[in-house]
Amino acid sequence: MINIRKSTVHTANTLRAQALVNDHSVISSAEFSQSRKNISLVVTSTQLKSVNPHVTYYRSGRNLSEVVLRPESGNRILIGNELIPATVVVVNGKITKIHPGVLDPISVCDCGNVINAGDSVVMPGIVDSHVHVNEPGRTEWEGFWTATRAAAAGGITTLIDMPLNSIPPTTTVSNLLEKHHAADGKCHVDVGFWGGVVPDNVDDLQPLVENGVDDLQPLVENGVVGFKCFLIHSGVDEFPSVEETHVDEALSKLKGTGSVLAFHAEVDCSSNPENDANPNEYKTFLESRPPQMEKDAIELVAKLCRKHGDVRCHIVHLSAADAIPTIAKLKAEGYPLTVETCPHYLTLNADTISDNDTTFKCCPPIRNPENQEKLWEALKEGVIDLIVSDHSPCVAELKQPGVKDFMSAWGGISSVQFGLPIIWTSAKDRGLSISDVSRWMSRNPAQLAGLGNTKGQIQEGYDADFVVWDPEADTLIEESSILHRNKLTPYKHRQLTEFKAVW
Ligand SMILES: NC(=O)NC(NC(N)=O)C(=O)[O-]
Ligand SMILES: [Zn+2]
Ligand SMILES: [Zn+2]
Repeated sequence: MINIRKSTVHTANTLRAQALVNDHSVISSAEFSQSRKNISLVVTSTQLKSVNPHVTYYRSGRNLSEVVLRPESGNRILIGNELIPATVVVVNGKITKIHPGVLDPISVCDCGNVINAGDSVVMPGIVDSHVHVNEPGRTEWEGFWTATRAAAAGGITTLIDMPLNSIPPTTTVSNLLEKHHAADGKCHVDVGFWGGVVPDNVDDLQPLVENGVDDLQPLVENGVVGFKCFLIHSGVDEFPSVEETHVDEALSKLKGTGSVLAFHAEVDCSSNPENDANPNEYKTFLESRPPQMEKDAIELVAKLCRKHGDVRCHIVHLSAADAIPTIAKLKAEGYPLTVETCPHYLTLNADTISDNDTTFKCCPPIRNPENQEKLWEALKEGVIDLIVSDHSPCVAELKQPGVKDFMSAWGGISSVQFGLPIIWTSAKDRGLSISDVSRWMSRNPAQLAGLGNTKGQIQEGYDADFVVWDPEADTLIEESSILHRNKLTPYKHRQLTEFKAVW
């Protein structure tokens, strides 16, 4: 994980800064440098801790005791909204002091480790609050070891694991305990957990928020960051969708807990394809998931949000721009609603998806360029608050192009490692700033997850989670650089043809 441009200065320190889990170096510098090309350094803190009384963390162990980040030149540490020259002092995983200007490290602390960021940008580590790590139960789809390694390679220092596709789903405290056991010792970055709302677990919600139930081991010392529910079939039978009554009950239970309920916002509107529609064409799938499904679902969320007033609600992976006016109105009325979208909705184009290429299938679907422009406008205006991956991998046979058609293939895009370079490529072409990208990918996801006072910014007292990267360098995503388990991603193809990510 060495900045190719300045590959010498901090080699020694960088090697020491590698992700360590239980004192075993888990990623060789060669692997990182090969896979990370121009993202030069991810530094996360050392100790297990509950940064928020209700949040569970697995922190990658690091032997860094004191580190000073000092750019040799250039004004490129993101403090607040500004890229400025600064010297950042880190002690035991916390940012203890930010000195304006580039100072001699000796003058700021008697530490041994100085990491020179060179002329790279130093940004708060990315917080990806929408990742499906399907362990336990479907670890062959994706596990903590591979997902968090890919995340670290993409500048992510905190990910929040979704409550489904693992078996069991995270819908009870004992299932959360199983998640903890599965994650323990395998996390290269910090990991938190979403709980799930399903029809029969309303009595599990408060225990999942607070501290579990008395008879459980102290291991479940904390709870989930929030909850996810589906208003349509989730793709896996063991995580059933909910009706309005279930959501009503759940929101009542969550009142006053400070938690948040996130919605997969699509409802069925019987838009089944014509009998003679070709399932191997993307168009067939796209027409089966019209924007109306999202719009109707978000109208329902708005109704429930108004009824329950102060319980935070969140729309995950918005694709249909048609729903933006409903969202804007609800936010203007002051309701605590947040909205995310994903790199694939912002950068991939329905009109160019080839027949059979089911790596592009996800729910809701990738739509056309006109819709995409409206999503970018909504991001700029703050109607959409954050960008997260919705990394939803599976084994290759469930995506098999040709054999698996769009109607039967698994729905989910794998991209956890590539969000930052992909978004930066488009954002910079639109005249947007690194500060905008950091707000969308670090600060706001941290706030959604209840971590806004310790993560998502470079600020004194915050966790020392950084991504140091080179926004002017060019690179391509190649098969060999993909670290998530099944190496399927739509970006590989797009990379080699029209879609050249510059990061
Ligand atoms: N079970 C899933 O992983 N579903 C996910 N699948 C997508 N997005 O296609 C999701 O987030 O809805
Ligand atoms: Zn979803
Ligand atoms: Zn998802």
